Amino acid sequence: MAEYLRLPHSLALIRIRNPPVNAISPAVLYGIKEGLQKAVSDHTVKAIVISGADGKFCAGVDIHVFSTPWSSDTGLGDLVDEMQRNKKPVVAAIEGMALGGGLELALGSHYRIAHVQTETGFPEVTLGILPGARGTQLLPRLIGIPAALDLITSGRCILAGEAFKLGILDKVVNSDPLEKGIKFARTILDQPLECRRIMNKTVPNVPNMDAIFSEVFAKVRKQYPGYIAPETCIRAVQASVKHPYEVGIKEEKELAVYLVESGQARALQYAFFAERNANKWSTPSGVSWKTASVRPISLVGVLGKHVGEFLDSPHLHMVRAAIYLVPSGVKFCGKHIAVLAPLILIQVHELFILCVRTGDGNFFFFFFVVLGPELRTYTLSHSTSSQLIEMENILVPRGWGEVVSTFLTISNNGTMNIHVQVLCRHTVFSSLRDSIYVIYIRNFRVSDLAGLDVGWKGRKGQGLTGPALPPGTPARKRGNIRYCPIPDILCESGRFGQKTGKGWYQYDKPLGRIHKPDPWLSKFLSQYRETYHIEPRVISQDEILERCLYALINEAFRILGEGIAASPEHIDVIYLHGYGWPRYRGGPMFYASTVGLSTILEKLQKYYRQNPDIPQLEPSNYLKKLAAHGNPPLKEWQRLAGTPSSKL
Ligand SMILES: CC/C=C\CC(=O)SCCNC(=O)CCNC(=O)[C@H](O)C(C)(C)COP(=O)(O)OP(=O)(O)OC[C@H]1O[C@@H](n2cnc3c(N)ncnc32)[C@H](O)[C@@H]1OP(=O)(O)O
Repeated sequence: MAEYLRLPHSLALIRIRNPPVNAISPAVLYGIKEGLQKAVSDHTVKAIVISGADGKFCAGVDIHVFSTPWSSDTGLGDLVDEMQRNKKPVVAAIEGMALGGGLELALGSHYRIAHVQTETGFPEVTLGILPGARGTQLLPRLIGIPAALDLITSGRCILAGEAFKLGILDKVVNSDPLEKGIKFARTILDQPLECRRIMNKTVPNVPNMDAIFSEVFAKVRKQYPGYIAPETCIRAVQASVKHPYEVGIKEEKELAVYLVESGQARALQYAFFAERNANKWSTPSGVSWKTASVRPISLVGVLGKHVGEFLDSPHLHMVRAAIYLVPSGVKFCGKHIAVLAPLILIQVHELFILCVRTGDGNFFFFFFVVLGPELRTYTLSHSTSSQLIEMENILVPRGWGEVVSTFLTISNNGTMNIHVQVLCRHTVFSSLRDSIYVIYIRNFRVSDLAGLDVGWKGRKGQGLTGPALPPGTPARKRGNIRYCPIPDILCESGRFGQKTGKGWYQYDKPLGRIHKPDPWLSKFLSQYRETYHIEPRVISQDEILERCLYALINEAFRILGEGIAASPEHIDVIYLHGYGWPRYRGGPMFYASTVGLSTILEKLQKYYRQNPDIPQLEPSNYLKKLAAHGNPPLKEWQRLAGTPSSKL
């Protein structure tokens, strides 16, 4: 809701109140409109101040409403225009944040005064939508095309100082902005408003406008491959240059509706809430992130292939900084490791692990990922104090590998043959319709980086290969289960990955980083097929997608059914942050809900019938139980299939 207060000195105050972040719900919108009408019809009111309760101006439209019919026409844009056209000056007194629709309310005001710590921005693009309540038409008029494009396509939030320099804010204050706003409003009661209405301005002209747009299109295509929102945002901004305001806002609306109704917007908004829910874990005994105790660190060690080189590298001081920052925030509760490593596996140049022992003898592992000149730190635990450490915290059982490594390894084992096929068909990759495949490709790069001999050693230890393998064991069977000996054969040929200069790929030199497909692998595969009388066949894109992904999704259902993961959202957050799963697909569980559980079940049944020696394709009981309900929404899964006894 929004409160209306009559203030002394001919002023009225409209205060948005909708905890926790004063998001714009239908009730809030109605409240602001009503307040505006009251102020307009009260002839004793000469100016209006708009603010937010509890130190927060407004975090934008309530994201929950994008899944309701209200989202296709919130009426916020009309309100923003009504504010601009208002004959009485409107002053936005901004504190905390003015994001998305909140910033649009501020742009609809004639003056904007903000506290120095205020954050402003248009984060809509990160939710798969665009600033559709006039944002794409007003911001370019106010600050020019290059700056508006930057803010709208990146979704980045900026502090008041930067917003002031860009021209978004009129004044930045160190004390209570409401007090200052009220004081200021008293000084502008009779000022003309025409020049304060952004809708009346023309977009500042720059000579190379076309080139600017072409460059930004190229930039976002490269930076956010597969995402539709960034390009659509650019189109909306382009409309502000091409058309007068009244036409531009119509185009903005059409583009906004297209995005709101897209599957990508649903996935990205799901991811927003999934991350927040996943962080609210608690153990069956009632321990949560908030109640877990902080443990002092007694020992720190660094493990990793390139540690020697690394310690000489310029990244060292950053590692030290990270170590220094860790102690105040490490939390460990009972038998649980509280957090999971978000490990992004894209163009990884160096990967090593920092091991920390706390005073009570427990260990935490921190993954450091070096991407070119940049060092990113991902942790298995949580540090509240660190700017350097980015993390999501998710509760997993002590054997956390169950959810992460084993998860992928198991699903890979079942589909290794198909992966190898895919790897050899790079042309197929470029035409594959979904970047989810990329995570499979990354597996090969990561295996090469980690060293193929690591897995080989493990398999030898398990008696799956090497001297412990009983004589006469068929090469492609272990018991009744299909086995893929290709990674073992690669190792037997000395192809240990990056360190030997060849593995799944060939590299410029041993320990080199420049990789390219190796014709050796294709030749080897032909011979392999001949040796084992495997009839070559064309594997369709659908089959590749279904066998790779559905095996993984099946495994996720097994983990859920066994109580190893707390919820489908936890699994999705792990995949989003740990494996570079494209965010616009929400995560494997969300993806499953969009495909339909009965479709996934049917396909798995089909592939399992065709390949009864691949247990990963056998549909899990949990999936079967859920599919019996049709395609229930993800939020209902645990209620419908029953909550298994928790392993957390
Ligand atoms: C016609 C279309 C026009 C406009 C479209 C829009 O305005 S779309 C919305 C644009 N705004 C955003 O994207 C802001 C999203 N929120 C945030 O970035 C952060 O939440 C924020 C506001 C910076 C606060 O961050 P903080 O770390 O302090 O808290 P947290 O993220 O945990 O959020 C606290 C709770 O608030 C809920 N929430 C935040 N923003 C919204 C929102 N816009 N709508 C609904 N709910 C929101 C968030 O889920 C948390 O709730 P909880 O129940 O605790 O999970």
